[in-house]
Amino acid sequence: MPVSVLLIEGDAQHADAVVRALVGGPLAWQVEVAHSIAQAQALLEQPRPPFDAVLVAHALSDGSAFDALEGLSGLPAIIVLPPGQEGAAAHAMRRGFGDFVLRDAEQEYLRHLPAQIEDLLVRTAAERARREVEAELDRTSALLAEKTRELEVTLASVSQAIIKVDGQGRIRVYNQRFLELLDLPEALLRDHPPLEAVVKFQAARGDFGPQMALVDAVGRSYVASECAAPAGERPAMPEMYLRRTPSGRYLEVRTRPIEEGGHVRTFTDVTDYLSIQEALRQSEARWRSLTQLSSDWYWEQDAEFRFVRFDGSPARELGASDEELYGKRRWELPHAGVSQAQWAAHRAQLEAHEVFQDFEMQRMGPDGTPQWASISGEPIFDDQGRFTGYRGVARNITERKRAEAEIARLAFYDELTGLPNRRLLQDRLQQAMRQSARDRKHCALLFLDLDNFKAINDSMGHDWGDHMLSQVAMRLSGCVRASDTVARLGGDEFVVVLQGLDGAPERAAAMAEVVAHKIITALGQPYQLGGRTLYSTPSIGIALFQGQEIPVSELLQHADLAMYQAKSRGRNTLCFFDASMQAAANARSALETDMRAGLQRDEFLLHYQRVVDAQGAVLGAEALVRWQHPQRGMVPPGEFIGVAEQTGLILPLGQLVLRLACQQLACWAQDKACAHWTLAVNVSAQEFRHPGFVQQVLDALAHAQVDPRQLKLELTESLLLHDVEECIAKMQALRAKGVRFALDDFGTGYSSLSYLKRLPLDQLKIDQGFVRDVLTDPNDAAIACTVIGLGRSLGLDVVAEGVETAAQRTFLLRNGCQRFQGYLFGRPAPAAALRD
Ligand SMILES: Nc1nc2c(ncn2[C@@H]2O[C@@H]3COP(=O)(O)O[C@H]4[C@@H](O)[C@H](n5cnc6c(=O)[nH]c(N)nc65)O[C@@H]4COP(=O)(O)O[C@H]3[C@H]2O)c(=O)[nH]1
Repeated sequence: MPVSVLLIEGDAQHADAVVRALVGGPLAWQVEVAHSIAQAQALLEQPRPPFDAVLVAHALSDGSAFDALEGLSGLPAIIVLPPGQEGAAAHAMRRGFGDFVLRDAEQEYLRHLPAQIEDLLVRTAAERARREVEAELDRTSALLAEKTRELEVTLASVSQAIIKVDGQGRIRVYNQRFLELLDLPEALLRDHPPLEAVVKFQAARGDFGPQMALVDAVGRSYVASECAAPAGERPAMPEMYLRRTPSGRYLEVRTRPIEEGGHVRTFTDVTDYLSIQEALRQSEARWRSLTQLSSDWYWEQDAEFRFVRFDGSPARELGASDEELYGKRRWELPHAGVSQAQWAAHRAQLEAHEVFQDFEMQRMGPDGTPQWASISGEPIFDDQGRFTGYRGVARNITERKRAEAEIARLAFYDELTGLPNRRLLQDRLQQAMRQSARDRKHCALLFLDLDNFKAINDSMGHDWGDHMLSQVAMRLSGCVRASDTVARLGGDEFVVVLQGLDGAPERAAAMAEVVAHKIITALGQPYQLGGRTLYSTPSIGIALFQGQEIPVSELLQHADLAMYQAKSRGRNTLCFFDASMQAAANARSALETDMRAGLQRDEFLLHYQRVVDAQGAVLGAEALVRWQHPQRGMVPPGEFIGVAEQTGLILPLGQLVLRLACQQLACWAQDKACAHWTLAVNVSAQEFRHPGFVQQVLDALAHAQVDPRQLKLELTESLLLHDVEECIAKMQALRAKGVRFALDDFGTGYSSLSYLKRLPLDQLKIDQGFVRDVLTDPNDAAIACTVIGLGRSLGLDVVAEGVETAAQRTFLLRNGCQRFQGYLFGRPAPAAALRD
């Protein structure tokens, strides 16, 4: 490349001379001439390759060489000084000119000018290179200083203690934390001490404990060797070991060799981490022993709801091995007891990542029996809130389920027969009512009661009674469809609900009647109980219904009324409920209320009907209760005794009668003419069976101070049929005090002679039904005669009741009857009338 020179010279001649001197030389020079500073500036601003050097005259038309130098932008320049201006040369060098030449008169200096310019260029290049190196050096040192600062800041800010040990074993770098954590004096670290010196200092101070006890097994021999053995004989440096400081903190010491020799060692305070880890370990151990000891178990699922963990005893509880459980979803394991809808709801909860509580399902237990489990779970989310699965607990609730089922069974089913009880029946009736309203069909409620169950129960004992009820339940269930309901209300009362009968009431009634007859036939079959063959019959009341027009309680009442109607029609039959029954029931209910009030108001009194002997002499009387009703007048017992018996009012009424009768006897006792009269009092079954009956009679007698022998209690045959032994015991207890007994209505019942013999009776009464037709009906006459004969052979008095005519009296007298009672001798009337 040619050397390019800018010559700034106002003297054109001199300029030419310079150009010639340079261009004519052996080197390829290019010289541009500017005659003023302005021209030089213009040249410099032109787009062209830069000048290598500048030659500038000392003085120019528009300024000095120094002015020109201002605009030369650091180009190497030589100032051409006129002769005698050597003084200016020093000034020029100070102002930054690279060199100067002194013109001489002979222009001799031009010969040396090229070499001088080349020398300047070489010097300038060298200077530039030096400056660049210096600048690079400055940059590098600044960078290094910055990096060092950064490193120092970093080292100071980390929580770990760090040291760097060089190949000679000297500590070259350490941070403040190193001093703090190891509790070392800063002076110890000054002047890059050998690591060995620091370790020895620590050992002397007791930092590692006696026999390095504070250093773990991994680091113990190495740390010991750091204090004692020369570097070459030390065991391999462990990458990591733990040690405890005398103040009780744990340090994790990690050492990493570095390539150029030496190593970097870090000390991390892991005390908190270790204590958290220990707490975690203990908590985990507690959790494990809890889950092992408890029958509950813990489970976890992944985000796809597959089991990934079990703690506790699912295998023991469910009889499934881990392999069978892991990786499966809940619904993929064998299960039962959960409907499709329940599974769908459960899965929807899982998909929605919701917490769920007490999801109950069945699994097979180890012995193949179904086991109930109750499961609760909650979703798991990671730090970013992403769903990662579920965890929860499960519990074997089989025992609880069994207990619940048992409670439900006891609550809704009759324990003896397993049939629905009254509670469940009510529920079924509601359902039947709703269903019949929808399908417009009729249903029938059959209320049935066993006609002679009480007698069987009493005579055979309760266990056999229970057997019989179980058989009745089975027979009943066999008579109806599975969709019908058979329930036991208690005792010997059963209810059958027939559903889906015809829409037309007449046809529905006919269908119900068919089933009722089937039941009558089935229950009428003999029962084998305790080696005996027994018979029983039902009475059935039927109430048809459709929809929910009447409440369940009322419907049951209707069927109950019909059942009583069936009973009163002679038992072993059926009866449909109709409105008149309800009217009668209502009337009965009103009568009951009225009677209660009547008892309160002392409206009941006794009338007496005389009993006479063959000569017509009064032997005594029968007390017959009357109700002196404020509106209805004198009400006969036929109109209220039945209701009194059904409602239990017979008990207070009976006591009243006894009291009045005893008072009457006491009254007669005052009068010689009638002091010997006996008084017969009717006793109903309920009164007689009352546990306090014997005492009540004795109390009434004692209270009135009456001779018990003058009181005669009239019992009916049907009353004595139940629990014969107890009847006899009660009769004997009273008879022992003198009270006498008459058997009323004899001949109307089953008249079992075998027990008649055993009863402590005094008198038989021929029922007025036989007496009425004794002259016209040979059967009645035969019965009347038989009763008279029986009385005689048993040594009992016989009284003929309801004797209205003299012919009846004559017939009876002729056949041996000595006592009479009836309108022929006097109607029942107040006591005063008896004397007439
Ligand atoms: N046709 C007709 N009837 C006659 C004749 N002689 C008497 N009688 C009626 O026959 C009934 C006899 O009483 P019973 O058979 O014990 O039948 C009694 C008895 O079973 C019951 N009864 C009456 N008083 C009491 C009582 O204090 N306690 C209990 N438990 N029942 C009573 O009420 C029933 C009816 O009593 P009463 O209406 O007083 O009816 C009485 C009496 O008035 C007659 O010649 N012809």
